[in-house]
Amino acid sequence: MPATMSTVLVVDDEVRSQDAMRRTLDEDFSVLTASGADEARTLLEQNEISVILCDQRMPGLTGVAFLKEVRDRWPDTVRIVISGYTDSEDIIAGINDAGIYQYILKPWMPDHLLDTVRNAVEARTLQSEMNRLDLELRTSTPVLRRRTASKMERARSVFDFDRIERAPGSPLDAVCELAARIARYDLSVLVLGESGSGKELLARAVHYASPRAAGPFVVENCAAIPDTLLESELFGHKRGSFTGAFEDHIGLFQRAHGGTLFLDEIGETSAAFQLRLLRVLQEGEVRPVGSPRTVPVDVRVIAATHRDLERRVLEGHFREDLYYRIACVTVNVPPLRERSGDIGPIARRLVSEIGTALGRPAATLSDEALACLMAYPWPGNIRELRNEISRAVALSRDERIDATAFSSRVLQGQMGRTAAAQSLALPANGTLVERLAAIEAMILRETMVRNRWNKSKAAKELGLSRVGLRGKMVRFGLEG
Ligand SMILES: Nc1ncnc2c1ncn2[C@@H]1O[C@H](COP(=O)(O)OP(=O)(O)OP(=O)(O)O)[C@@H](O)[C@H]1O
Repeated sequence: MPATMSTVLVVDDEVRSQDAMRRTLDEDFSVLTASGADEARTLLEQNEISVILCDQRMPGLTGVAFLKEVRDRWPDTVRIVISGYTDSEDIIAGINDAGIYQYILKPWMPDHLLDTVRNAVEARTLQSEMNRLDLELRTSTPVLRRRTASKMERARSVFDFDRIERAPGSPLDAVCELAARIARYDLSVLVLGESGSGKELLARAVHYASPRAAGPFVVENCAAIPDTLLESELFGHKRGSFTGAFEDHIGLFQRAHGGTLFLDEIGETSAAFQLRLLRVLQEGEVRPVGSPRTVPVDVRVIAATHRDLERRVLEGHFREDLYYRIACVTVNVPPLRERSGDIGPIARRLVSEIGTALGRPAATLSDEALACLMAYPWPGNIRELRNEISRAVALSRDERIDATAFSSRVLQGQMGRTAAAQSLALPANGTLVERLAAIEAMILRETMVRNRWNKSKAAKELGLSRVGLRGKMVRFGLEG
C-alpha cells in the first residue's frame, strides 16, 4: 500500500456491509472499519481519517447524530451517510446541520460509492493544498513564487465571493464588493442580518480572501451555550478548574490562531462575557479558565448578529467599548425578501447541490415552482429556502420539481401574497443604477407571477418583445 493513500473509515454494524465497502475501496484507499460509534471514535483519535462513511442505522445512535459529533471534533474529516431511507427528515436535517458531504442510498453501486469517495478526498485535498501553497509562497524564490501564487489563486477561487449566489444587480453585489475590499486588511468586521440570510457564508468568503486564508476558520455560536461553558469553549480551561473538567481543554481562540474566529449571535452574550472578550481582544492573549498563565493569540474576529447592536448599546445591553472593537467595519446582509431576484439563482444552485448530495439525477424547477418560491416572503431566509428545497428534492420522483412538492406553508404564503398583489419594497441602499435594476427585477417578477409565468402575456403588459423580456429575465436570474 503506497504511503500516500488516504484513509477511509467505514462505520457499520453489519460485517457483510463493512466487507463489501472494503472490497470496493481498498485498491484506492486505506480502509478502516468500525462496528459502532465507540470504536469509530477510537479510530478517529488514533488515525488521520480523510473520509468517514457511516451507516444511518446504528445501535443506540443514528449515523447523522454521530456525524454531527464528528463535524465538531474532527471537522476536516469529510462525512458521508449511507441509508435505506429516501426521505427521512433526520437525513435532510443532517445535510444542513452535520455538514454531510453526500448521502448514499442503499443498495449502493460500487462505482458510485468509489466516485463519491474519490470526489470527497479531492475536496479535502484542495483545502490542504491551499495551506501548503501558502507556506511555499512565503518561502520560495520569485519565479516559483509566481507559479505558486497562480495555483493558490485557483484554489482560493473555490471559496470566494462567487460562492455567494446572487442575480446580476442584486443588493448583495455592493455588500460583497465592500467585504472583498476590506478582506485583506486585518480589521474586525461586524456582519448584521436576519437569521439564515448568509452571514456565515460572507464571513467565510472574507476569511478566504484574506492573507489568513491558509489559517483556520473557526465558528462559534454564542447563543447556543450557557455563559460559563461559552468561556471555557472560547478561552479553554485547565483540568480540575470546575466540576466535569476532567482534562485540559484548548479554547477556540487558540484553535483559530493565525486565522479567523467567527462569533455568531454576539448580541446574545452577557455583560460578564463581553468584558472577558474585550480584554482578550485588547491584550491579544487568552487565559484559560483556571490557569495562572496567558497564551498569546493572533486571531481576526468577525462577529455577527441578527440584532440592532447599536440600539443594544444605547439601551445598555451591549458594551460600547466592545462594540467599537468588533465593528471596525459593519456589513449588512439584506433579508431574502428584499432581494427576491436572488431566489432564482440560489434555488437553482441548491437544487443541484442537494440533488448531488442525495445521489439524484440533475433536476430543474418548473416555472410554477419558481414563481411559488419567489412569491413567498422567506422569514427564515436562505436557511428556510434550503430546507424547503431539500424536502422538495427528496420528495420529487421527477427530474422536474413542481410547486406541489413544496410545504403547505410556502404554498399558502405564496397564495396570500399573490392575492394581495404584493406590495413592492423599495431597495434601501446601493447606487441609483443598482436600485433601478432591483426595482426593474421586482416589477418583472411581480408581472411574471401575476401572469403565471406566461411570457407572451407579461411581455405584452410590459410593452416588451418576447425576446426582450427573455433577455431581462436571464439578466435578473429569473430564468436559467
Ligand atoms: N447567497 C447564497 N448562495 C448560496 N447559498 C447561500 C447563500 N446565502 C446563504 N446560503 C446558505 O444558506 C444557509 C444559511 O446561511 P448562513 O449560515 O451563512 O446564514 P447566517 O445568517 O449565518 O445564519 P444564522 O445567523 O442563523 O447562523 C447556509 O447553508 C448557506 O450556505
